[in-house]
Amino acid sequence: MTGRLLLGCVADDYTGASDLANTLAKSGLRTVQTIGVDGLALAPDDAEAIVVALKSRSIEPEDAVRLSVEAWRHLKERGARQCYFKYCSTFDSTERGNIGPVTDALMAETGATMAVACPTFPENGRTVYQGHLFVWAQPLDESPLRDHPLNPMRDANLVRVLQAQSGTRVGLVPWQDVAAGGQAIRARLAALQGQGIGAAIVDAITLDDLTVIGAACHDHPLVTGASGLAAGLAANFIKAGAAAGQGSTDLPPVAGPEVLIAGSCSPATLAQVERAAARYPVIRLDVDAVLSGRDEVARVAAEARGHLGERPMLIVSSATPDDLRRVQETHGRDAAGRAVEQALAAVAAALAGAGARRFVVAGGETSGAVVDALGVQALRIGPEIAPGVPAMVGLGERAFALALKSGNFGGPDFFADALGVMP
Ligand SMILES: Nc1ncnc2c1ncn2[C@@H]1O[C@H](COP(=O)(O)OP(=O)(O)OP(=O)(O)O)[C@@H](O)[C@H]1O
Ligand SMILES: O=C(O)[C@@H](O)C(=O)CO
Repeated sequence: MTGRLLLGCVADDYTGASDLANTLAKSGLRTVQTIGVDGLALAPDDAEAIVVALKSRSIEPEDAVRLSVEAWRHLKERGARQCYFKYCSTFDSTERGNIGPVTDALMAETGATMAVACPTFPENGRTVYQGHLFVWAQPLDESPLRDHPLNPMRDANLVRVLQAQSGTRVGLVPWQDVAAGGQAIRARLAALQGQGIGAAIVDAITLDDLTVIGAACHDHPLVTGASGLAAGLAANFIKAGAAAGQGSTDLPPVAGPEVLIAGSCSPATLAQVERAAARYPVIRLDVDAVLSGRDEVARVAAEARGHLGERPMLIVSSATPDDLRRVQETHGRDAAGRAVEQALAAVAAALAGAGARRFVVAGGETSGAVVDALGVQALRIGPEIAPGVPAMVGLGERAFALALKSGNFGGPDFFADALGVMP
């Protein structure tokens, strides 16, 4: 089938997908986010960009490759002209991947001979200089990402990080080339290719840098990065007349009780939870109870039901780094994380069953679990709540209003901000 599809995107988590969809919609492309490939059936024929959200960031590399290639094949079949692989602006990876293995596989699928990799997201303080990723003023390995619950990032040198997980040789396009403009970037990429290098971390500090890099990649079958670089690709399509630049971020209104959920343990979310606790009732998931098999879901859902429809309530599992360490040492990092996500998701499903229709969720993995439990398959993209976070409404039978926030995103009043912007 061929439609209006220009950019086919594969994202390695759900909030990252929303972040990318937000950028593309703001940049003027008619954009839809689907949850896996099953949601593609709900994407309208006139979509110019589709972002397929996977949960492939911290799974086994073989599974991440299989899911990503499958997603891209579906997008290509719908007519996508260019492939975008979206990962985290803090380059979240496990020791074996999955940014490298998925990039290698998508290169083979798309026939790309050079994969540009650029996680820069200036509005959220992520910049890359001489291949080193900074989170605001801190190198990645000195930032809070050092203690991420699932993907602790202990090296800021992205050439080294990507090389350790890639079959392709990895090089660098330094900022001096980016500052010199598109021709210099293309010349450096050609020179790297001449040395047998197939993937390149590209430095970028500002939105202007990203625009220049995006323009230089207009004919690349595959581009990889966080959401920032994709704006340049949208601009290419609009400039070439392939897209009209008339995407809309209007959403239909969704009435119904509101539920706020925080499963992220990032400093930004911890501060947002503290601020929200002054406005909304807070219900804390007892993580030890969840992990010892007690029916914590029923307890939390019952308490939350008492507020449903009267006022939003905040359901929280988030813990400080010390508490998190204790739980993880006792129960194992992955097992604890999955159990907590599933418990929060089960509470969300129970509340949806009781009538809740508007959900704000903090944390990528947590959002993934909640969206799956709600049965949402595709999302229409609305106005921006904070950089990287749009308001959204589910397409299909149950039109939930949703805001899915990456752990570190949003201002101190994010939960109230989200409820104010959601339709
Ligand atoms: N108290 C807790 N003890 C152990 N694990 C927890 C606890 N609270 C949350 N978690 C787990 O920590 C992980 C947080 O990941 P999540 O992706 O939701 O947030 P994040 O990493 O901050 O966000 P992002 O990936 O968008 O940056 C989840 O697996 C969640 O279940
Ligand atoms: O790029 C980002 O930082 C986010 O979209 C994300 O993926 C965080 O999990």
